[in-house]
Amino acid sequence: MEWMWNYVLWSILITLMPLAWHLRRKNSYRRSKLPPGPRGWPVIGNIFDLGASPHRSLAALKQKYGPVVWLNLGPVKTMVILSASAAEEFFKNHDLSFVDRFNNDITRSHDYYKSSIALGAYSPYWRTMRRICNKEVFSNKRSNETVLVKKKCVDEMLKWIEKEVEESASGEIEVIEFVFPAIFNMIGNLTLSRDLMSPKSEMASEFYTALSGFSECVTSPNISDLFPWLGWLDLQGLRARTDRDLGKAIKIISGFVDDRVKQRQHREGKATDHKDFLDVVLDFEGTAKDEPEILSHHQITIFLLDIFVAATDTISATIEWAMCELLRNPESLKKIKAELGRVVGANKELEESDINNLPYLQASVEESLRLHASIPLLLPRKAVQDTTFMGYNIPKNTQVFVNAWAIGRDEESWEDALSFKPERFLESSIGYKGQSFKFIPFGAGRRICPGLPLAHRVLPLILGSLLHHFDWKLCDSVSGGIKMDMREAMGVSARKLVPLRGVPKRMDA
Ligand code: HEM
Repeated sequence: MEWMWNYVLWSILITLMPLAWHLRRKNSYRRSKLPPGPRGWPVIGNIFDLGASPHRSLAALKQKYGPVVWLNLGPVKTMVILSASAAEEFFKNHDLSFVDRFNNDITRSHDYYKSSIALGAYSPYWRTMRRICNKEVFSNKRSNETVLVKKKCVDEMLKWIEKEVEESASGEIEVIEFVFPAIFNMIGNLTLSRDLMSPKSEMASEFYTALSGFSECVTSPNISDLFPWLGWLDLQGLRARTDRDLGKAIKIISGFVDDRVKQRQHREGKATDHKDFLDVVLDFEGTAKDEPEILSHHQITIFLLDIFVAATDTISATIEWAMCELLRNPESLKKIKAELGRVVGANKELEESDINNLPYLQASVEESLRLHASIPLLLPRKAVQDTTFMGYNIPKNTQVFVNAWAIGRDEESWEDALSFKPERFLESSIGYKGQSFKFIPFGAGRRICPGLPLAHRVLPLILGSLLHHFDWKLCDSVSGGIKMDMREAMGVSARKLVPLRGVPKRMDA
């Protein structure tokens, strides 16, 4: 009998030894070297260190703790990158180790994150969607085919502004009130071949309301993320609101998808001369090996929602900041207007094909993005595995913020960093396409913004059209000596807290 007990004992020991070794290793990895950071409170950790504008509060930590900072946000381990050289190390040498997205309670509503490009894990499905984006949706060919659609939306915006100025006594307008619906319609036309809103009257359209409700919840601090075991109580009601608003947005887009499927059945395979983003994803046929055979109705719906959420706020916020900087910097404004006059001509409208010949306009867009990255902390990444980064041991599942806003304003990278000087981009090879790590408003690495080629064309088109069609002045209240409020309101993107008001006057009036 004794031999049998020995046998059992040894078997247990041999089985448990690797497990004990693994656990010990795991724990020592956890305890081992983390980046420096402020001491937090018990349980809630560093939540209060974020403040109302996390990109600003986190930027301020660099002076004391250096370019890589560690925080505990409740139970969420968080690393923050604050310099160009740390960002370069992150994107060049560790992109794959941090390639997943960090999701919260809200993004799990309606299983959004499972079909979302922006929030989904690095998976064969995500790679398929990125391939479709790069090759089909945002290709040069598609951009060239959609020149007229984009121009139509810009022309409408100019007309709305003219009408508003005619009808108002002061001649003042709130810039974003006209730019936002124009972009919303542009995305509506590119994705679904339809207008979805006009300023004032339909600003509160059902789809817009549902989508902005979802966007608001996604970016609100949520007790359910801090204390997941309280999630079922939904103490702030955010999950219930998201279930309702996102559900409504899904229903509306899903109805558009159904309509299109029916239209296509009527056409019986006959091609149309115009393909929008919805056609592209409906046409998709995969190999079923490392990609799906077709995309499901839900996946297509979430893809379209992703595009609306990612594109509309970012582009409109960027235009508003650029207008704001140019109106505060009359010398730069004068140079753009002179360039537009020279290249486009006095009585002609700006065309997309003019953009390559307008370097100062492009440099002004770049300078504006440098100072006002519309997604200041990029979209949070997540460590896929335990990783050694710049000598620190970063545990699996750590959330990572890359502070593109702080990096764009860092005196170590930029001379006279806080001044608006488009000239700095004129003779420089620095660009926002993910190779210059001191300038990453669109991110970098595998998860760089796929909409960059569209934004690259649309931003100068809208900004240049506003400036070429009208002469702009700041409202008396601002130009009369009151300093312009440059604080941000945090949402999907960081837009101006106090909306920019200006006085446009038609150039030929
Ligand atoms: C001013 C305009 C824009 C800015 C500043 C911007 C910025 C960004 C940033 C910073 C990210 C995260 C990148 C990262 O994590 O490294 C991102 C991701 C994304 N953007 Fe944009 N974006 C803009 C316009 C657009 C447009 C026009 C579209 C589509 C029509 C778009 C679609 C997306 C999507 C789908 C993602 C998620 C990518 C992924 O996780 O794989 N964006 N964008």
